[in-house]
Amino acid sequence: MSVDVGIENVSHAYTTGQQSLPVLDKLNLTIPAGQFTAVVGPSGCGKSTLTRLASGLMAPDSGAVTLNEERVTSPRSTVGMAFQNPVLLEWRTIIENVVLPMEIVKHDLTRNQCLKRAAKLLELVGLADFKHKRPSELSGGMRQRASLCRALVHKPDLLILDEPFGALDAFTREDLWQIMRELRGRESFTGLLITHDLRESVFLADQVVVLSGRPATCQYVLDVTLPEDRRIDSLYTPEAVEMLATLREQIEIAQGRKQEVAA
Ligand SMILES: Nc1ncnc2c1ncn2[C@@H]1O[C@H](COP(=O)(O)OP(=O)(O)OP(=O)(O)O)[C@@H](O)[C@H]1O
Repeated sequence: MSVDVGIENVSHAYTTGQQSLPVLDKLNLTIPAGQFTAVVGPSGCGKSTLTRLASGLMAPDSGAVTLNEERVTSPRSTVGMAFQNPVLLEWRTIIENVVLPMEIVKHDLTRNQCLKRAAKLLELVGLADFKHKRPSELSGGMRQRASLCRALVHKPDLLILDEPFGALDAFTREDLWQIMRELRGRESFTGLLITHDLRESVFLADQVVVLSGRPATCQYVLDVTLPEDRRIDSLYTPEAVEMLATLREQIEIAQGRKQEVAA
């Protein structure tokens, strides 16, 4: 089941020796259950830090991260994560890689049921014929598809994607966007996507949050008004082009390259 995610007045700094680097500054953000939020912002503003806080891997200096209004105080097994580098274990086949979280989190399924679930996900992403291959026998895009299956196999209530498609070529990336939307239609999770790609943010998300430069705060929130059954073509509609232009302008403001014009 998906969860409501709350980032409430969160501030965080990294301390190295005597030096403190403030990264997030009273950040507020809510993701309603089942919705997908993309976070964009200047390089180094604190996006990956936000994912570490949302997953419970790190605690904020102040403020709170909540899931269904419950404060997150430690790493949670009901989170699924996928990163730019899929990091699959070469000594395991693809299906054995996908099933790995089921060996770590608590559940009441048999090994066979776990393998069935993994095989079903691999089928959904078009990897049915590759489940017994080793990671090195797959292309980068295929490995990333497998890593998405691994992130979803234990039915996480929150899926965190940190630039998962960043290293792929443009066409493979667009294929994966489409696969991601199909997975979203079939599985029940709340999504948090970190990306540098504005088209990706608009295609995958229900809302796009633009963070300011470091220490980051929430600078702008865009509600994506494209239809649910969007296709890549949907990104070329006047509506989408206008959203992308708005996001681009907001990023330039966040980077300090452009001044905000008072309304
Ligand atoms: N473990 C750490 N210790 C100290 N400083 C860190 C640590 N992790 C990140 N930082 C610093 O915190 C800042 C924010 O890093 P973070 O990775 O969250 O940014 P980001 O927005 O994801 O960056 P990018 O868009 O370039 O991937 C950076 O200046 C980074 O150098």
